[in-house]
Amino acid sequence: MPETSSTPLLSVDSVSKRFGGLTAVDTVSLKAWSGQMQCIIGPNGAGKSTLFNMLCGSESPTEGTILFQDIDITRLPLHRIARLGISRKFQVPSVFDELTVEDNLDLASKEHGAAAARRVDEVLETVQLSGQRTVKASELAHGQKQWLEIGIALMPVPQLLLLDEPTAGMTRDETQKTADLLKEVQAGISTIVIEHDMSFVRKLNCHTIVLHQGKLLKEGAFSDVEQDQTVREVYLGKQ
Ligand SMILES: Nc1ncnc2c1ncn2[C@@H]1O[C@H](COP(=O)(O)OP(=O)(O)OP(=O)(O)O)[C@@H](O)[C@H]1O
Repeated sequence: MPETSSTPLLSVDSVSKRFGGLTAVDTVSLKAWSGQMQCIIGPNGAGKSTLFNMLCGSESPTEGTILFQDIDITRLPLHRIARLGISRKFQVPSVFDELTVEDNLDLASKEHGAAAARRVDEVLETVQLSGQRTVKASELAHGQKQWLEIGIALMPVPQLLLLDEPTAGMTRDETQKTADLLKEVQAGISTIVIEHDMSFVRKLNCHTIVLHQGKLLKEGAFSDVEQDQTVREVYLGKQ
């Protein structure tokens, strides 16, 4: 696994989540480093969103431990985890349609006054929406709305960015632009992306984790994962 420092930013150790008799996530372990991007893929119901829910604190694991910057966040509430530097973009857009692009970003700021305004400018640049800053979110194209969502997740300057299907519903051009954008964003932070679109995962070409029935089936470089016979049988072969 690519590594930019010896201590992982995130360390997930044998985490499980059970809902009654169903084990949605089954003893999954993974690590994330600053400057690293990784993808989580897997068929519907594989446990991807449940794993994200545990990382951001909207659900607690039944078993296992999650360390973020050496702090045990396993049972911390959502807002405490967010304050520590984990930001998530959900699958369904949750921008305020009636507000402008810049006001949507400003609302997500941790700062006030000039510092907030500076951060809004930086993020507008990153997600390439500077030209749309005074446009109402409702008037954005679908792809631009998704980039605004990414911008909102970036506003608090997270160290770990969790993106749930960032290219859902995008055109091919928008998907390409999202891959370019994420590669730039990745520089200072750690990014984990849940994605169904294999052409997008191929573009990101990063460390990839395959979940299947709650278990970690395979992990490694996307090119290796893609060639793996078991992965092809349970997932890629069906694409
Ligand atoms: N709150 C819940 N209560 C009961 N079962 C749940 C709950 N949340 C998820 N599950 C079940 O856990 C399993 C894993 O679901 P999860 O949404 O994590 O999968 P996923 O890989 O994200 O799927 P998709 O790609 O369709 O989003 C599924 O069988 C799902 O029905």
